[in-house]
Amino acid sequence: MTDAAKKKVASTAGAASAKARKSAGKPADAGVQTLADIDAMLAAAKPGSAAAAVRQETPELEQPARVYAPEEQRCGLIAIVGKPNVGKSTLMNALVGQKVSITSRKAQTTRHRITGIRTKDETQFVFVDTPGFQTKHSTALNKSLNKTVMGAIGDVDLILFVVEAGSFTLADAKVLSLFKPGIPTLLIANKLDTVGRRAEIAPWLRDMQERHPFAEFVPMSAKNKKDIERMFGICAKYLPQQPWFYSPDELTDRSEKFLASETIREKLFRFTGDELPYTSTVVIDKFEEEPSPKHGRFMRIAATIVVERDGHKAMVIGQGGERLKRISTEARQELEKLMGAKVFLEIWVKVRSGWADDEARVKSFGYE
Ligand SMILES: Nc1nc2c(ncn2[C@@H]2O[C@H](COP(=O)(O)OP(=O)(O)OP(=O)(O)O)[C@@H](O)[C@H]2O)c(=O)[nH]1
Repeated sequence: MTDAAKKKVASTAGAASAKARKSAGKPADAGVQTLADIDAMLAAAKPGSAAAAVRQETPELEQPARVYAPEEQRCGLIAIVGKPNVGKSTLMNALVGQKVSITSRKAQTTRHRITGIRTKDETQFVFVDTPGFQTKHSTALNKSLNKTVMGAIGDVDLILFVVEAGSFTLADAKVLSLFKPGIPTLLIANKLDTVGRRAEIAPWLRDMQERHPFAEFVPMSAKNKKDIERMFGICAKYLPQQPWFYSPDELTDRSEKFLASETIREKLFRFTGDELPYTSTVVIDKFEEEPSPKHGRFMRIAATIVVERDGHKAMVIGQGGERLKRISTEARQELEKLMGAKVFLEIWVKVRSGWADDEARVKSFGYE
């Protein structure tokens, strides 16, 4: 797909999908899954259960590829929305089958609207991962993150509202209050593997049913392969019949340069843990492909990690540069796999105090 065509899709896809949704009406088999279904699912999802063991051992059957004519195709936009750290990016990467959105234990890792694409049989699922909705601070960065969330849920065919199974906080309620009526919304009760007592989930689900007219409840774990497979069947029926927006082998609409900065940011957060404030970012200064008969593909990348204080800079660099070296090595290895190239990566650390409060700077670092 050309860039111009992609832009066209971006501006018309939402409207087209909404129109198709209206004409298609409510999916025939939509509706709340019964609590008996949920009980069965919970039983099967329990770690160490017989069903869970079988699912690990059953090999996936290879399906011969079939070509679908445009009139047979189904395609739509699915927003993945929720408060920070509930597992939205983990879910999206699992659905896409490859990492297109970074994850970490640190809340507020995702900063941009990221599209992940998966084409399965006649259906193309276009997932939109969003930053966790910020309720605490009103910096320019947080305002920009929230704008991204609002943009993403404006005109989609389906919303996956992700919460942690068994929990519903004020921050979850704030996200839920943003949803426009009319867009089918599924309650994704994620991290089910961390719920020890299944009996606690049923009353919680009943309570959730009263909070919002969810189209379905999906208790699951984004880390469980079988739960992920089940998601495609659940989501497909909400997507309109219309030709695919992307070619079937495309996984994301984001550029390699963007993925490079996100990969470095992920390693930065992984290796600094809670010590480093989340207002640290990565800017790519150079992203060049050079001819290399030896390596096939050779990429030269230079990046700057931007932090707010001298103390943070020292923290990122670590004793004798040890930490920056680890960040750099891990990022390089992952990028080499992702791009199928030999990568030369150079990372610098700079202090720019107050950037997250400065709207112009937030924009200049690539936020909307
Ligand atoms: N046990 C368990 N952990 C999970 C599951 N899904 C996600 N996690 C973990 O939860 C943490 C947060 O996951 P992310 O995918 O980064 O969460 P997010 O909602 O995208 O976070 P933000 O970017 O802050 O909005 C990570 O440590 C994940 O490994 C799950 O199903 N089970």
